[in-house]
Amino acid sequence: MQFQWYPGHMTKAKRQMQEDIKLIDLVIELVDARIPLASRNPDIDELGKNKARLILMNKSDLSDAGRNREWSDFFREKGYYVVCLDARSKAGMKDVTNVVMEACKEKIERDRKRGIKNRPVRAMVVGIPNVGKSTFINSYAGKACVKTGNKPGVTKGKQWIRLNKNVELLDTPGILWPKFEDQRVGLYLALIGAIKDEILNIDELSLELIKILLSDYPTVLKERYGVEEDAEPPVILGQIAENRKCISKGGELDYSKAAALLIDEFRSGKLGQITLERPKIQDGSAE
Ligand SMILES: Nc1nc2c(ncn2[C@@H]2O[C@H](COP(=O)(O)OP(=O)(O)OP(=O)(O)O)[C@@H](O)[C@H]2O)c(=O)[nH]1
Repeated sequence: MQFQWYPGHMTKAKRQMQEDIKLIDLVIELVDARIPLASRNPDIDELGKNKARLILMNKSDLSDAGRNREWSDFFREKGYYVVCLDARSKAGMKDVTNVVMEACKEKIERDRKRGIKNRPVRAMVVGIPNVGKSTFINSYAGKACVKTGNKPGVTKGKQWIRLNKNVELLDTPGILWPKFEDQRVGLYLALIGAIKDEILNIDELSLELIKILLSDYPTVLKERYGVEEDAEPPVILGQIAENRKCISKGGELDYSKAAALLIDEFRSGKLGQITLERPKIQDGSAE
């Protein structure tokens, strides 16, 4: 499957982020817990070097709890702080506060040794489109937080949200572009809905999803749609069309309708909590 990509405006976004990152101490990076590696751009490691790093595995209401643990260990081993999160329901938000404070302690201690007092730790949120950056900022900062005005000099043109006496958050998130190192990454991003559906072949995408489910979550399709679990993916798609009455005007089975239904039900969590990527297979390529 081929994916088209138009990185034109990304150069501008990256330049902006390079500027913003100079102002902060802590990078709060959101990834999608269903595809923790494919939903990050490893360039952030270079951009955010010498900064404290927190990875939030967001949308963990949709991902597999067992794999969340595996991925958390994977990232922690690499030196990141990690929290699993559902930014919409605010589950995990308390952990974020605790971890941010932990990261702050290190910074405050460093400042103290250098004789700098009362300088708040500054953080910014980064992540690929649609990963939940705005939802997170709204949930985390809440309405109670005071937005500080533009400050001359260092923070010119920037709005900071004061979270507490020690922490300020840049109110605009940095947008990272996903990195299409291989077609698999494109496939995963397409499956979670991070790429516009208009440029995708939904039929092909659904067959790829069926393959992944048959291999990693073998009972899911049978339980939801009553299909045969040992059939080939196109046959299974036909059975979904049949069982869900996806029929074209001419009275034939409508495979595209069934494909769209399957993808939609996967994205909205109706198939259960599913993680598409596995840390063991990916290990090594995450460097
Ligand atoms: N299920 C679920 N949905 C979430 C979660 N967090 C955000 N969403 C949804 O994901 C969609 C995208 O969220 P946004 O906060 O707009 O994402 P963003 O990263 O700011 O997106 P861009 O503005 O495109 O960069 C919205 O429909 C949110 O409601 C979560 O933890 N779980």
